[in-house]
Amino acid sequence: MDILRTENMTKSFGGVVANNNLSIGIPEGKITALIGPNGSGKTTFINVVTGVHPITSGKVYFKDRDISGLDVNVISRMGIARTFQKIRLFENLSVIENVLVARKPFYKSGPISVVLNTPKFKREERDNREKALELLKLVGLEDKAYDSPTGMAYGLRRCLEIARALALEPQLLFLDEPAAGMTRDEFKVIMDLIIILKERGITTLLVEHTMDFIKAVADWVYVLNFGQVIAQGKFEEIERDPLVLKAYLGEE
Ligand SMILES: Nc1ncnc2c1ncn2[C@@H]1O[C@H](COP(=O)(O)OP(=O)(O)OP(=O)(O)O)[C@@H](O)[C@H]1O
Repeated sequence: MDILRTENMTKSFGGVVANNNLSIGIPEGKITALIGPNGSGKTTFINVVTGVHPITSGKVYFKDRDISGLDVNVISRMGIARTFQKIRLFENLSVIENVLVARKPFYKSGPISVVLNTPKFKREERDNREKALELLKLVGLEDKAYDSPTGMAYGLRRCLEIARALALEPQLLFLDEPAAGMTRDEFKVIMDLIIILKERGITTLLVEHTMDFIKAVADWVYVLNFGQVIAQGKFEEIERDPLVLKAYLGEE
């Protein structure tokens, strides 16, 4: 079953059709990769389905519910989380606080409980801290929990961004170029993490340029060019596809 699917989804920016009539299904519990040359519409796909950009036409369904045009916060609360190509962290907060802030939608205590520091609020705080530490452990940042993210290695900052996305307890996770700028070792951490997430039942859509990474983790690959799907299949199938080779080589 597809956890998310788009039907003839189109997104235009003025005269630029960034996503052109896309009908894409993301199978539940699997790792799907979305690849394609620069400017082929991958990030736009994530931005439209997560509600960052309004859809121009077509539909987006999450677990068979039409979510096209819903607000970004509503969509994230439904169980869809994402990371950004450009890492977004709160530099004035510690690593663990960055994760705790992302758990805000789960806090049930009202402002009075917070001010009075009631037992209910204290319990909630403790539970959220435990959860945040568990996530930091998962991404290999447990021993940096009380450090500042500023100045941390790029790969570690990216791991923190993923922990922040996981703090939303998503069923579907969009990772936009998670391996960009990473060393080989850092990238191995992310690769292992994605596989652990799959074992935990989280569906991932991965936008990535590193082909070794895609080959190692993706169950299914969609290839975009000029906003359209030009091929789909297992990595071994699409890597030999003449249309894909042509798109990447930029031949006429
Ligand atoms: N906010 C925007 N305003 C105008 N045009 C945009 C906007 N976002 C994307 N585009 C255009 O839409 C097209 C697709 O861009 P998009 O960023 O989705 O591609 P991409 O495949 O993610 O590229 P890359 O691999 O370089 O990140 C490009 O022509 C881009 O210039």
